[in-house]
Amino acid sequence: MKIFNAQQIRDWDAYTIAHEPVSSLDLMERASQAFVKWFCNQFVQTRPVWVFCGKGNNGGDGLAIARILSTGGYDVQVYTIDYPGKASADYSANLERLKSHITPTQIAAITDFPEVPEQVVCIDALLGTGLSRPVEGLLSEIIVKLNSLTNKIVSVDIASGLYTDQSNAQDDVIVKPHFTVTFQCPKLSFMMPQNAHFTGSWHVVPIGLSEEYAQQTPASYYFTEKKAAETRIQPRQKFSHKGTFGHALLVAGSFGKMGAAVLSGKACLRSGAGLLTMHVPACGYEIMQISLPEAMTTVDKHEKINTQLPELDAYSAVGIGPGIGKEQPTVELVEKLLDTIGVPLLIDADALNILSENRQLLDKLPAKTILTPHPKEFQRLAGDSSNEFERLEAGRQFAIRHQVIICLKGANTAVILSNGDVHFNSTGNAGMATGGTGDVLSGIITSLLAQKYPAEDAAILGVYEHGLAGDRAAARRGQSALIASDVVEYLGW
Ligand SMILES: NC(=O)C1=CN([C@@H]2O[C@H](COP(=O)(O)OP(=O)(O)OC[C@H]3O[C@@H](n4cnc5c(N)ncnc54)[C@H](OP(=O)(O)O)[C@@H]3O)[C@@H](O)[C@H]2O)[C@@H](O)CC1
Ligand SMILES: Nc1ncnc2c1ncn2[C@@H]1O[C@H](COP(=O)(O)OP(=O)(O)O)[C@@H](O)[C@H]1O
Ligand SMILES: [K+]
Repeated sequence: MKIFNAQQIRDWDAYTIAHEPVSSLDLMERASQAFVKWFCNQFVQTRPVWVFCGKGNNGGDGLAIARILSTGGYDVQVYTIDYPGKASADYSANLERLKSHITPTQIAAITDFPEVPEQVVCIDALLGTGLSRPVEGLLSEIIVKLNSLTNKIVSVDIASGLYTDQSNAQDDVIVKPHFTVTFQCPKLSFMMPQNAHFTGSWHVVPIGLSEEYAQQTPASYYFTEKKAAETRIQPRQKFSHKGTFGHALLVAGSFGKMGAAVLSGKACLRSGAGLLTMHVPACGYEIMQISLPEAMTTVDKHEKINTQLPELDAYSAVGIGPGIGKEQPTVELVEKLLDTIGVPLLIDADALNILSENRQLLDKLPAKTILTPHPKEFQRLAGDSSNEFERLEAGRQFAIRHQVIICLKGANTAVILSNGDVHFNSTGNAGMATGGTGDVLSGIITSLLAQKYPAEDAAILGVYEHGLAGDRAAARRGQSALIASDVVEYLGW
């Protein structure tokens, strides 16, 4: 699914109005009905509903939502806010329509703000994607009041005060909803960890905006849901054999960190590679043979760390990093690998830190190499950013400059392609914030590369399946009990 920016959303709206054709008032009605459908599934009819409306189209939605809920049997009150600025035409039309159902109460000063009983669900329809400047004055006082309540708050389209596609300043006043019900596509700002408090649990509801516009309009940001991930899966053919699915090499582990090698090796095997060889330090030989009977093992001459690059001819993809440490001989191994490799490559963990500390190596990265940094590793690679929009932009610039693919890990991992396009992942949960889950991801992606998946597909699909396995594991065991081995166990496609 494409993630459009605020201007594109306005254009999408206008395109739909012109081409369907549909009046903008009817489109607002459709959006409001879609919101109400979600709302009625979430909150029973006995919950009183108070709707707080601004004067733009977001406020217009609020008025229509109030009318539809009231017609549907909910006890609804409407508060309109008296602040400078002109009301939109569709707001005014909906205000007229509302009057035969509900008499709105105007808030002209913060002292007019009502006492809100505990049971009331508040709907935030103050400002939407038309936000053009920080919220001030009475509107900001209203938002502060709303945020001080313990009531459930549901934002219409986007929390009032939150920008759609740029960073807010730290002291901006923004609604902190429990839920956001957003129209047609997720918004870029929902992907940023800095905005977690300003989205709550967010849900996309379709409002029938033009399919044609969505298809023909280029976007830089995407949200990878089930369908987008699964269309990348290459089905296994009946007469295939293990040679069909490639031979992966994982260079991993060091003394005390052989677990990282085991986890990534297991994940690699569970992700469909035909054959797997683990290259590990001598101390890891028995560990590998016992833990991973399906894998072959080559041992380094060094007891505790990897120092020797195995002959690469036999392999269809290489993954390096989990648990390898940053000793000088390992740095030399990484350099030699970059100098000689002719097959797809994944770089993770300490191998990324080696790149950060030996920056001349960055110029040797083969095109379409996949890098899987967590935010700290990314910061070492690309430097500081003052907010997460800047960090994402730094990721895009890095990916374009070095022609690599970056999986910037976290909730909604951002897979940044070498053309700068970003695919945010939809799966995964906070149970995965535990040691070793990143090693599992490296194994999965290396496996897909070995099977000759295009690097873009390997990254996007690998990240999706990793998160999905984490979600299955969390559903069975709960998030706190989840460990990285569970993610491997619940891989399944
Ligand atoms: N396309 C869709 O998917 C559909 C969208 N729909 C709905 O429309 C919403 C977008 O509507 P919208 O453009 O009218 O924006 P919204 O935020 O309500 O108000 C903008 C007004 O507020 C003003 N303003 C801006 N910042 C301000 C501030 N800090 N403090 C005070 N005022 C401020 C701004 O003024 P200006 O910048 O022009 O000076 C302008 O007058 C969208 O979120 C969704 O709910 C559906 O109805 C149908 C389908
Ligand atoms: N809150 C979260 N929601 C979803 N996924 C998460 C969350 N926290 C971590 N993850 C995922 O878990 C993995 C952690 O990787 P990493 O930090 O490299 O762990 P390690 O180095 O211990 O293996 C990443 O794939 C990341 O996307
Ligand atoms: K809103």
